[in-house]
Formats: sequence, C-alpha cells, structure tokens
Amino acid sequence: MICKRGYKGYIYLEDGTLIEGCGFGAKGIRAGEVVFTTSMNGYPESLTDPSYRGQILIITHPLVGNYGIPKPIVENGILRNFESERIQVEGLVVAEETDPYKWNSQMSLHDWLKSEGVPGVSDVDTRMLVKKVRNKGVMMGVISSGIELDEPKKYLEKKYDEIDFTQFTSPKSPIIHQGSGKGIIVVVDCGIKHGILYQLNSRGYTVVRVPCNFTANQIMDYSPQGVVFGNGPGNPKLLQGLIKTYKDIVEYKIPIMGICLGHQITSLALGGNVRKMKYGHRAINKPIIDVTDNKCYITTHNHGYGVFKEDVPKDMKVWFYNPDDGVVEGMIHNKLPIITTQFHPEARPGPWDVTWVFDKFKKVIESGRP
Ligand SMILES: NC(=O)CC[C@H](N)C(=O)O
Repeated sequence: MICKRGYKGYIYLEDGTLIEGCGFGAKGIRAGEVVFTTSMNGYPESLTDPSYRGQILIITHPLVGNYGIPKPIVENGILRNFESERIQVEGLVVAEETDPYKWNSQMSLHDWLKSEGVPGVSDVDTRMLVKKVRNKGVMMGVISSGIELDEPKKYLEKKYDEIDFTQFTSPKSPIIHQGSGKGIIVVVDCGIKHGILYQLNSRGYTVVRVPCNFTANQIMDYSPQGVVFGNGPGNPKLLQGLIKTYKDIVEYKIPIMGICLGHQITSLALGGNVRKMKYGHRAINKPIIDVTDNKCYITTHNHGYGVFKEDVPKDMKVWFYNPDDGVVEGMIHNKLPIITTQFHPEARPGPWDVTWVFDKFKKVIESGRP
C-alpha cells in the first residue's frame, strides 16, 4: 500500500482483529475504547469533546478533513468552534483523510493531529470495523501510526470502564465567564463542552465552572441561581464523590440541570441506575421523542452508558426517549426543579433544534418549579 503521508498505520481490537492501513497525524501508539460516530461533519467539535477522553474514535463518513481546521474563535473566554482547548480522543480512524479546501481552514486534519501528538489511521475498511463493534459491543483497542505494532496486547492492561478520566479533563480551579446580570450558574466541570457554556452565558448568566470534585458547600458559596452537572468522560459509577455532591445539592432544592454525564449522575444520586450500552449513541442525527407533546427531534449524542426505562428514579419521570432502542434521553423531577437530558441540547456539532431546553431551564430557575 502506498501511503500519502509516507508511513503505515494499524488498528488492533481486543478480539484479535489487526488491520493495516496508512498512518497520519502524529506517529505513536495509544490504547483506548474503540467507538464510532456516524456524524457526517463536525470533526473539530467531536475531536475536542472531553467526553471522548480514553476512546479511539472511528468516523464512519467516508471522507474526513475536507473543510480543514478553522482558527479558534473565542468570545468571553468561551470557544465558539471547538469544544475544548485540545484534541481529546486517543486516536482517530477514518476511511480517507483529505487535505482541506475551505476559505477559513488554517490547517489540515493531518497537521492538527500531528501538532497535538494524536495518531490517526486512514485507508482502512471502517464499515467492517463498525460491524464488528456493533456485533460484539465496544471493546478496547490499540492504534498505531508510523510504528510497527509487534505485541498489541501489551498495551491493553487498563480497562476503559475502570479509569476515572475526569482527573484529566476537569479544571484544577474555578473559571468564571461574566454574564450580563442575570445571576450565577455554577457548572460542575468534569470536562464541559464549550457549547454548553455558550448557551448558558448567552442567556445572561455568569457561568462559574468549578472542578468536578468541589463539594456542595464550595458550590453554594457562589449563591448560584442554578447548578448544571455537565457532560464528561468515562464510567459514571466511578464518580462517587460527584454523586455525593449531587445528593447534597438536592437538599438545597436549587434548580439543577443534568446534561449527558449529569443526566446519569442524576439517576444514580436519586436512587436510579445507569448501565453500559452495547455500542452507545454517537451521532448528530439521533431521534428523540418528547413525551409531553409527542414531538420528535433530531439530536446530537455521545454516550456509551444509558438510563433505561426501569432505571429511572422513582421521583422522576421520562421526558425524552430514543424510539430506536427505548433509552431514556431526558427526565423531569416530579416535585423538585430538576431537569435532565442525555442528548446534547447545545448540539455541537449538530442541528440546533433543541437549544430551547436551555430556555426551559431558565424558566425552571425563574419559577423554581420543574
Ligand atoms: N457525553 C457525556 O457526558 C458522556 C457520559 C458518559 N461518559 C458516557 O459515555 O455515557
């Protein structure tokens, strides 16, 4: 095989599958949970989504890189076209990586991965890989770019589900984004997507991002109008400190919004459950049904764990569900001002059909009712 960047690449799956392709991006070897997204675009946002930490991402769309990587746009300390300051995935697998042709591209996908030390593999049959993951469920894997992969198994000592990745994605101290006087929302930042910060801040709130291990007292010291438990990487059941903080915050009866990981933490903190899904939801075109009016929305997802119907806490009711597999995609508390979504209402990348969920949270804050 003749490789455009001049070096080979390999992808190895825990079940013994070893595939040779071309390397691109940085030369190196990384291990991670192998997952796939069916998103056709939005790779700058997806690759910088901290919830992908610890995962090797396969993009199923056949051409990736066509529009390059834009220059970061920052407003009020919030990134408008990336979800965090760095590439978060451990590695990237695509069928074909292309050089960009777009007016606002400042570098190619290849150069971006290279500059951030992240390996990529192209020229592999992503359809075959995804079929394996769909049939057997997500598994650990190894990606190598530009280095022979002699004993791939030796990189697979640690299991994705047993690592607390929030230690790498949560800030060490609070970060504040001033608003226009609507009051304060504390975001418990386990690796928050900047799209969520933007949606809150653009509604006038000062957004205070606090580390994932802050206590309820430290959070309440800011006298917030509401608390958001945001997205984040890894297994929610490992985050026992965060679950305890959530329970303590509930005692204050303050408005809470849970997004993605925050939805799962809500379920665990209020007596419900969360389970690992076979291969998760990662896409920007997943349907959800709003049970309050039976409307269907097309939404952005990135989750490998899920709350199933029988896992919903007894004091909450289903708000949204996915009609494909029944996974609960949002919940509302019966009495307290608590709302959650498993999908991404900030939709970065994705269709903005559901950003009204942030207006709903504003109403919850203003009325004190769910
Ligand atoms: N985007 C997220 O917050 C993901 C939550 C959790 N890590 C999962 O994979 O299900």
